Amino acid sequence: MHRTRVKICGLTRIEDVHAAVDAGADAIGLVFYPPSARCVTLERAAELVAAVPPFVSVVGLFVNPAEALVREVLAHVRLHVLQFHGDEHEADCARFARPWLKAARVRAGLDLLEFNASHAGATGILLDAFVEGYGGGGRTFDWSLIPSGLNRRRLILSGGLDADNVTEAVRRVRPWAVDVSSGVEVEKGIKSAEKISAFIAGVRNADG
Ligand SMILES: O=C(O)c1ccccc1N[C@@H]1O[C@H](COP(=O)(O)O)[C@@H](O)[C@H]1O
Repeated sequence: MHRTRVKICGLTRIEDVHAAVDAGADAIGLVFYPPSARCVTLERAAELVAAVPPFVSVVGLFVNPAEALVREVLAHVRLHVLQFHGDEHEADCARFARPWLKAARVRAGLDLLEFNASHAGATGILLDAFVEGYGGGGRTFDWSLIPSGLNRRRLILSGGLDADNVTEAVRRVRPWAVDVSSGVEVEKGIKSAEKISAFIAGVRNADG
């Protein structure tokens, strides 16, 4: 039985870090994209990371960042993995000596096999719905656009997932992991412990 990994993204409060790890999250995500309402300062990020226990990964999310921004964050915040959610090329993502994920903003016409091949150095490809403003919009996409030839061990499904749809999503797509932000929130950047628990229960339901 495959245990689908779970990342809870866009945390801004210590109590939400506790809620995510207590519910069984494998990873938490911190947003370093200033236009996002979920963006955290370096100081807040370091406080949140200090609340993360062993064997839970911390992922830093960036959108078309200047190299200096990523280096500054890495100098202050213990990130295990980088997530690039903009229009970055492989070389932009690969220069920080950290495992990295590349988000594909999925819509009809995007060749996901070609996208995957052009980011071969990524640890994983994260599929999100195409939205204006790059992501975190709580919008699903048509999961039938995911080609069967895409290696499921590299696949992280996101985009509008919540406790109501994640069981069906995992059953249909069989990704390695799922990632959620809006679907476990009461407002942007403010998570709900109940929604996080219900979300992870929904994932486990699909795992069987
Ligand atoms: O969370 C954000 O504010 C954000 C900003 C810019 C790019 C991506 C962002 N979040 C990521 O978007 C996907 C989908 O999120 P949602 O569950 O639909 O809200 C997820 O990977 C977030 O980490």
